[in-house]
Amino acid sequence: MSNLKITPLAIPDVLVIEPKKFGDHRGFFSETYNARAFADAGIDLRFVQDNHSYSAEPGTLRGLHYQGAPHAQDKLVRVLRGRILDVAVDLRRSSPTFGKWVSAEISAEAWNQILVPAGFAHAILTLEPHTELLYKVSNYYAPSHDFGIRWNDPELAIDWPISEDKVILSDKDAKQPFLKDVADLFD
Ligand SMILES: Cc1cn([C@H]2C[C@H](O)[C@@H](COP(=O)(O)OP(=O)(O)O[C@H]3O[C@@H](C)C(=O)[C@@H](O)[C@H]3O)O2)c(=O)[nH]c1=O
Repeated sequence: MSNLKITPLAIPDVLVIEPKKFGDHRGFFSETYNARAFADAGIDLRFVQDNHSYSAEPGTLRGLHYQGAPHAQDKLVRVLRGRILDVAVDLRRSSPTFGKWVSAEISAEAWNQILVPAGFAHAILTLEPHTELLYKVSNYYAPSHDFGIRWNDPELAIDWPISEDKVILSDKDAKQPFLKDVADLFD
């Protein structure tokens, strides 16, 4: 029996993945990533970099981010501490869901992960203080191809559970362009 429970979201390329967690009197054990189990489940990716980020305050929003081709990244995101709303936006022009978004709550407590494939922009909003993410990516960081879209682009109309005056952003993310002005999308 597989140790992975996989649930596609409304855009079915975006997956929520729950690895099995074995609890005992000491604590727990979990295989949070197993290349063979993922491949058996149809997720045949090669991850090359692990990223760890910490956000002190709830309401911290990182995104929307993506790396352009040929450096596009699949991202397998999990939460070590705290809770996030994770959002993925389809940037594949030929996709029937181009410009549409999906979201899922990912948390240390739920022990779930989200797979955001290449071709999507990605953002996270922290819902608790001291939230830490660990995520695997399938391509190396390429600053020359590190692109973004404004988190509150009205064309995307993402239903963020936070008001604009409360959100905590990087200087870069506060000034990201709108989707209509972005040239480097995907086919
Ligand atoms: C993403 C990245 C950043 N950095 C550096 C650049 C910068 O000085 C510092 C912080 O970078 P950022 O402000 O871009 O970090 P952050 O806003 O956390 O960016 C991340 O957001 C989430 C939503 C994603 O999906 C990730 O792919 C990534 O884009 O870290 C690396 O050295 N390697 C990397 O892979």
